[in-house]
Amino acid sequence: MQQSPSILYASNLKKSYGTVEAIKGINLNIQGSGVYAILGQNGAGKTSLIKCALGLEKITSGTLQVIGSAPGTLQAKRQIGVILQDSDLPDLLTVKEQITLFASYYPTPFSVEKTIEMCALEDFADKRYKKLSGGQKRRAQFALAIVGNPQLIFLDEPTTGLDIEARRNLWAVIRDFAKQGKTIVLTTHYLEEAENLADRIMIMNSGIIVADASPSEIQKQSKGSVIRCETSTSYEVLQKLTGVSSVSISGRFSEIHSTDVNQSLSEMLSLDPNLKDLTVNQPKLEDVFGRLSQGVK
Ligand SMILES: Nc1ncnc2c1ncn2[C@@H]1O[C@H](COP(=O)(O)OP(=O)(O)OP(=O)(O)O)[C@@H](O)[C@H]1O
Repeated sequence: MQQSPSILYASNLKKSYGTVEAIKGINLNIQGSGVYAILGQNGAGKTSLIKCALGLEKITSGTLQVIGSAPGTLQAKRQIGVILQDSDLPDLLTVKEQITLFASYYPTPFSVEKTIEMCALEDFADKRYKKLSGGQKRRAQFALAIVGNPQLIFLDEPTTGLDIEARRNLWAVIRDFAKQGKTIVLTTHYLEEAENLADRIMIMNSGIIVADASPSEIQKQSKGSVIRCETSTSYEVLQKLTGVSSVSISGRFSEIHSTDVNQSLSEMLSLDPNLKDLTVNQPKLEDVFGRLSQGVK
């Protein structure tokens, strides 16, 4: 069977700024349409990856290709739309004027009217950019990212600072665009965003991809259970029990991740027969993210 061509391909990709190693050798192959989320905490290397893919930063070593072309070439640029975190747009132009201007950069753009309709901008298309709310600005930026009818869109933290309604509105527009056969690569700090939007989630930590799977696979990867209770047994002792892979203390509760819940619990009960408020649950994706981004696999 013929494989679909790579939209974003990286092999042993490294990027350093002086002595700071932002990306420490990642391998990545994004093929076909859909929404791909790169999830990670501050400084994980997400923006560096996007800037390298756009040709705004030079890679230090390894290979990086965007739709089969080197980053930053005209061929690549024509097939890419982008929202960066620090998008600086002319304040005095209206939304419609900005869309018209951006459309002129691309060989086969959507019409301005279609773009306004796809992004539901009708109510403020004739307003100057500086008069828009934060949520409206993000939607206008998204319109600028898609007006060129690109195959690939990079969205760097597209919903940071938006309230939940504005965030959900933008998610709906992003989903619709992916359904048209486009590829969207977005970075986010929000697990909920990745869970709601993405077909595939890549978790980045300290310049490395520590997990790469569908939201449900990431959940499956987290074997075992989370035991939560109030106990007098110390953190140090809990850590050493059979099956325990991590322990955290939250207020009066200890949270113990165990891959052998029966054995861990039996040891906990013999150490502290009075432990109370016990619950045992499957780990949430959030727990998995926390553990993986601390390097615990
Ligand atoms: N222009 C630069 N010069 C020097 N160091 C940089 C530069 N850009 C990023 N870094 C460093 O590279 C590392 C990765 O930063 P990057 O912005 O890629 O992370 P991020 O995952 O996007 O973080 P955030 O979620 O905060 O945006 C950090 O240690 C950061 O300080």
